[in-house]
Amino acid sequence: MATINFGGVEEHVVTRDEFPLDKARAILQNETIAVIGYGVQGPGQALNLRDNGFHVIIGQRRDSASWSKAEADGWVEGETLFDIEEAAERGTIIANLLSDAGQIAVWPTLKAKLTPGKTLYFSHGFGITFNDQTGIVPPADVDVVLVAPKGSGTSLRRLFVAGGGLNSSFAVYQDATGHAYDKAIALGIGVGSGYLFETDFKREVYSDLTGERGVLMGALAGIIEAQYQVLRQRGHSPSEAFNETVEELTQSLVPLVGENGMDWMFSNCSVTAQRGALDWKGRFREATLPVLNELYDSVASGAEAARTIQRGSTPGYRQELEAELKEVRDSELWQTGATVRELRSKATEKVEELSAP
Ligand SMILES: NC(=O)c1ccc[n+]([C@@H]2O[C@H](COP(=O)([O-])OP(=O)(O)OC[C@H]3O[C@@H](n4cnc5c(N)ncnc54)[C@H](O)[C@@H]3O)[C@@H](O)[C@H]2O)c1
Ligand SMILES: CC(C)(O)[C@@H](O)C(=O)O
Ligand SMILES: [Mg+2]
Ligand SMILES: [Mg+2]
Repeated sequence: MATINFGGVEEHVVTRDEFPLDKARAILQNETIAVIGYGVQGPGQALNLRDNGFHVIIGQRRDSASWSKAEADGWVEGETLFDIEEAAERGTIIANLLSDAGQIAVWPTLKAKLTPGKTLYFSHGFGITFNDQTGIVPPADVDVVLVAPKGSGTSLRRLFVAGGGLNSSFAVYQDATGHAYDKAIALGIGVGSGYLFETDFKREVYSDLTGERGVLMGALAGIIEAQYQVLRQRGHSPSEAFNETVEELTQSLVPLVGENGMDWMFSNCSVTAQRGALDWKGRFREATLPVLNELYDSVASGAEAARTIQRGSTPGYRQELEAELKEVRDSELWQTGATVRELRSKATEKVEELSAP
């Protein structure tokens, strides 16, 4: 394992150089990986594993949209596509990629198939960390491991197809066979990870729930709505408010921050923007710190898990969720976004036309 210095703190990281795909294949050569659930992570991980030469089967509810999606992706009923119970029976590694609420409902079925020496795999520490609420307590004679890609299953697949890899964290919760550690890393390499960062189940779920509720999605969506509202209320047009809040953020600045860091970004905008942004950064930090601390407390107390489970198991929740998402989609802000995206693709077509021989 490589030791890498992150801003003065040393951490252990697994790289593909020291743990190549051939080594991963050798470790898992006698294993059948049953990917249970074919939602967002399921397809990304299963297709990458298959293309990397591992023996993979899918377990999914019949007569569901995800079953049809699996068939469209080339999984064949009775050969590589089964109902959940049969896939779990056939699999020696059971990759539990159901939704976190779905994992609770299906746990008794999976538990019955976890015979000694099998491996139970997760991509989130949720089910195990909050097992007082989920009831997911694995038998003592199976390995329990985690590989959590730090991004959407869609990005995991896209990056793999493009020849890259998404960073993941990995952890071992239970090592019954003495090989759990190697299996976890081999699975991490197999699903298409770039670098693998070691963690434990609790730290993975605490940071993941905080991140997605915070900066990655909740805070991002909230601050975008707030700035758009202010600009609109002060007389700016929808396109101006949108371009100055979202379009420039996603199309220009955030990709540059990703490439070069925030310090570079500050030094590569006008001195006017630089002075103002540095002055206001502290105000935003102080304003959001109490909210982020409240969020972390809510994660650590199990309240976020309880709400996820309670909402996910309420009858009619899917329809309520769809109505909530429709409200976001139909808002002036995101309708403006749809139009701006259309213009963006027309502009790209124009450039392609002009550069065609
Ligand atoms: N979405 C992501 O990109 C992402 C990223 C990192 C980690 N994860 C983790 O990966 C796991 C899977 O997440 P996902 O977003 O792919 O899940 P998802 O919400 O897309 O659901 C996955 C599958 O679960 C099935 N399912 C749901 N409830 C069920 C039930 N009661 N019975 C049977 N099947 C049921 C659905 O049909 C679907 O095929 C979760 O632990 C999640 O936290 C997800
Ligand atoms: C893709 C995310 C937000 O990183 C993941 O954590 C999820 O739950 O979907
Ligand atoms: Mg998450
Ligand atoms: Mg995440």
